[in-house]
Amino acid sequence: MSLSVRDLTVHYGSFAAVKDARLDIADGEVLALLGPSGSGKSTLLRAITGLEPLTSGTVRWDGEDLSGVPVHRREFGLVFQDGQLFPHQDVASNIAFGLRMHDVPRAEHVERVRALLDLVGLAGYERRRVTELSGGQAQRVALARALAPEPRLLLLDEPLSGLDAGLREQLAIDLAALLRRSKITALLVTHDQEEAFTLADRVAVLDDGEIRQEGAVRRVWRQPVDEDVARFLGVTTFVDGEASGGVVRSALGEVALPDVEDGAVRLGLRPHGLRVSLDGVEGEVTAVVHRREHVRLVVAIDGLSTVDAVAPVTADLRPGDTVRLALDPDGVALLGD
Ligand SMILES: Nc1ncnc2c1ncn2[C@@H]1O[C@H](COP(=O)(O)OP(=O)(O)OP(=O)(O)O)[C@@H](O)[C@H]1O
Repeated sequence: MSLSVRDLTVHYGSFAAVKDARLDIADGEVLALLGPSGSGKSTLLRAITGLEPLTSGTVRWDGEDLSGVPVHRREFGLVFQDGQLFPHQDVASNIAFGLRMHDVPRAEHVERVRALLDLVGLAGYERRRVTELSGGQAQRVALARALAPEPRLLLLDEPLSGLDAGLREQLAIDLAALLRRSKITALLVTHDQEEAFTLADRVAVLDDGEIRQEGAVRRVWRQPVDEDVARFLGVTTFVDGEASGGVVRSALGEVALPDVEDGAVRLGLRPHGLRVSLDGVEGEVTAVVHRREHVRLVVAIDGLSTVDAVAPVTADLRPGDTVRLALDPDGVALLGD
């Protein structure tokens, strides 16, 4: 039970929106397509579903070429940004639509709808009108409808991006638990790193129609292949270093990194990779921004222009103050393969 995509290219006129994409999703695995706006994520997802014609390449399920198989026969479930529910039907009828489309006997509908509502955390919502649901509830119903016919692959295109931040975070956590519990094979499109990392086992980073890196979530996060991918994944400062015995020495100090091989390395630092501390390299604060969980700083360091760093929310720092910064391995990525 697996999806395999090879050399998939989609042109709009002479413009190549997706170029030679190669992807595999194994049984029960969740893969996130992560990339900036316009990078080709939705086009690739639509091409896999059969909604977008391929210019070249293949989409296979368990080895079977799907090129002649129409969208509704692929046994894929789809969830889009705005759930696209039927506004004149209640919650149960919206979910049962998926069952009717797949010839599930009517006698089984009530029980199946109940089980699906349970699964998405909306037990008892059968008779609610969909126009009376909150955005988050509506997306849960859309998810239940997509899951109703037990699709072999679930495709989610920015399923949470229409929701406000707090709800989005909660629903991402719920959705991750649901996907794991039901062992669903899924492809998720998102431009939000946090969401990709919460939900997926593996990520494929797309830029300009090309898959730039693909791998286990933790690996891609800790070891981006190049500076472009690293920047997209939140790295703001780069510094060269020398590794020896699991410790990297750089102009910004020392940091212990597991599995680092001896020799020259390039580090990519996210803002929390540099923290205000009692000792470390000295610099002058040039900007201070208060965030929910920390204070973000821009610090000028002699010979290194400026770097981003963080301080605790309780730190009373102002532009012009002198601080010392130490590397925090949690915010340090190692560039290259
Ligand atoms: N129907 C179309 N005709 C022509 N160009 C298109 C069409 N659909 C998408 N494109 C172009 O293809 C490129 C990829 O678009 P796509 O929607 O796949 O990107 P995306 O990564 O999903 O972006 P977003 O996150 O903004 O939805 C963009 O440059 C877009 O303008």
